[in-house]
Amino acid sequence: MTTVPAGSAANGALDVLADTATQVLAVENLTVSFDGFKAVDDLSMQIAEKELRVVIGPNGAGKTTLLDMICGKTRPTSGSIRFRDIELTGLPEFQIVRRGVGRKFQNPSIYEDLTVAENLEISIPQAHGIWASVFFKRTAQVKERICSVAEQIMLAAHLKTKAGTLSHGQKQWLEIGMLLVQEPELLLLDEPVAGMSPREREQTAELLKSIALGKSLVVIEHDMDFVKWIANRVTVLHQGKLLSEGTIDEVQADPRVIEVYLGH
Ligand SMILES: Nc1ncnc2c1ncn2[C@@H]1O[C@H](COP(=O)(O)OP(=O)(O)OP(=O)(O)O)[C@@H](O)[C@H]1O
Repeated sequence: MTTVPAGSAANGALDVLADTATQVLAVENLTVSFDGFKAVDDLSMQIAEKELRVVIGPNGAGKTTLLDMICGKTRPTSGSIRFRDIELTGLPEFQIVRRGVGRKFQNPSIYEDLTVAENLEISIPQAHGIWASVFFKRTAQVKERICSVAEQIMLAAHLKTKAGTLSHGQKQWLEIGMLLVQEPELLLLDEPVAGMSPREREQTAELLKSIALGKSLVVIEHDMDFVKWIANRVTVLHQGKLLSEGTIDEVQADPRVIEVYLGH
């Protein structure tokens, strides 16, 4: 049993978990049933400010369904998801986004015919809507935000490049940038390095760590080397339930995790 109590682990992000004032997200007894099948089953977990949490687990463990419930795409059957002091269950997706939760899905959903700068610009909340986009003034502030995010996502040299011509990895970064311009407090990322080259994986690890200097992240990932690079703390799901939680070393040494990954 390696589910360590908050405050006892080596990582600094864990120490603050004991303090609810620094908790960004509190999932309590979360369950969702699809025709009687519990894809997520009585799950509780907390995410601290500036924590980079990785969620792992075998196929079908409920990882994507968990993110779907946090961002409002799927309604839980029971349980609670509190973001700061707001109950998210029951809120529509757009309101959850407005409150500061950004979600990136596995496949990039960028506008391939627009440039990198335009993709970032239309993602800024004031620029929403067709007329707003047409008449939207590129204020100095907006330009500054686009440039600083482009710098962070390593696309500063590609602001005028059509998004469709970017590499797969660059498209993934652009989509992360499209979330960052909305200034979310919590980012949910589903397999952000799938299909990336080793170099792009390294760069993405640095990007996620730089984002975690100011925001919290929950990342679903299968690549254990990548998990080791980035994770403050790892949550292992199995058949919808919490199997183990702790540092990467702790969960890798957990006999239940070893059994699930290697025992079948
Ligand atoms: N809308 C739905 N209706 C019925 N079953 C669903 C639905 N969404 C998910 N499931 C089932 O719930 C289980 C968990 O799925 P989920 O996609 O969350 O797993 P995962 O851990 O993300 O898996 P993977 O690593 O393969 O992406 C699976 O058995 C899946 O078939």
